[in-house]
Amino acid sequence: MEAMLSHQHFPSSAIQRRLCPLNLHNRLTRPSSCLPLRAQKSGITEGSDSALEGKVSDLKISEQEVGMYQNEVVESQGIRIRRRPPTGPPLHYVGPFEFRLQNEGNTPRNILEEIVWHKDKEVAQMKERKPLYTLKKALDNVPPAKDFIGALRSAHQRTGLPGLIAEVKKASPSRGILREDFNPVEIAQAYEKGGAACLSVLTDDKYFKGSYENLQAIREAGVKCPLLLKEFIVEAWQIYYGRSKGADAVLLIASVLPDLDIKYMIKICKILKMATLVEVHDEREMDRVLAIEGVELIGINNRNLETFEVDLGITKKLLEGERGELIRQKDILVVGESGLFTPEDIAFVQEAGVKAVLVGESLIKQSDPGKAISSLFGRDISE
Ligand SMILES: O=C(O)c1ccccc1NCC(=O)[C@H](O)[C@H](O)COP(=O)(O)O
Repeated sequence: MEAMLSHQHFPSSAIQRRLCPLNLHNRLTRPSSCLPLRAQKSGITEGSDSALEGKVSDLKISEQEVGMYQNEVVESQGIRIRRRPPTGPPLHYVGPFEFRLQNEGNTPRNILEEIVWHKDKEVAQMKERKPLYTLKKALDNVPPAKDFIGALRSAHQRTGLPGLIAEVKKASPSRGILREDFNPVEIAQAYEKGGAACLSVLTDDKYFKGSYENLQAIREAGVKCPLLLKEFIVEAWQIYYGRSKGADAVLLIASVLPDLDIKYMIKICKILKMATLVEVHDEREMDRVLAIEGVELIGINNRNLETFEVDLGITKKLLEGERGELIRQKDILVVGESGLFTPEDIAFVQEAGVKAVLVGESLIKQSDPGKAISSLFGRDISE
């Protein structure tokens, strides 16, 4: 069934809260109202690229998603993270009285939800300052994206060990400040010298003390490794912004983004020649992501981002049996993420089937993060 909703069908306040699964409206100069879903499906939007129109035209809004509120779609896909706070605490009725319980329903349930809600507001402000059309112009002057997946594959072939994505991160919600004397460019150069195939650069300021300036500075310092934009992506605008600062790849978190957003963002990245690292943490997320066309790189995060619990067994569990088989058939490259501290840890996730690893804490905390790579892998992987 074709989605045939239009503004006339809903009062405008309802439309604003109705699902905009693709966040396509974010590509418009028009403020936050949703487009009719028919327009979203056909990709016919003001000011959109013709290339992008062609690519998004085959995105399908499932019948059951039409007319759902954003948090409802998220829930229907088993996603626990709500993208926005529900509008106001629920109303309670007692006899003739009506009252609202403060802090019920509209406080984040965990750190990831808190980050996502904050991101939503932050991006809205950033977009005001730099609308999409100015970003697109800026992209004309940015060198082409480097081959992130190619770099991981060739490092794996060269060393016989998982290709390393070394993370430039000053702090995290679970570990606090990881490194006081934090010079992102020096750290990036040390990682490159130590044999990292790619780098992951945290750009979130509030929770990770990172920045887009760090990303840009690393790129402009002549570091050759491809760079991952390590952000909490909630809107396509962030992908364009990251590209304008020199990112070659972007992280998409399956516990935050519904399938349609992931599909749409992958297509945008393909147009921008960027790679997407789609991150999962459980079987349900893995199955959702394996069903999405165009996924080439999957990250298995051993850290539960809601509870911070780390378990390397997650990587093993998600690569066993039919899932592992499908991943091999599709030639998807898998990255083992978080909690890797020793050569035994690297061997464990490699044995499980990963061909790349993403490592932050165990490298960044060492006085020489480049040399720390040899200790982590049990040998020098720089040549
Ligand atoms: O690490 C956190 O505290 C965290 C909290 C909320 C969302 C994301 C978070 N971390 C992102 C990551 O998973 C890691 O930065 C990355 O995988 C590297 O992990 P590690 O080697 O354990 O530093």
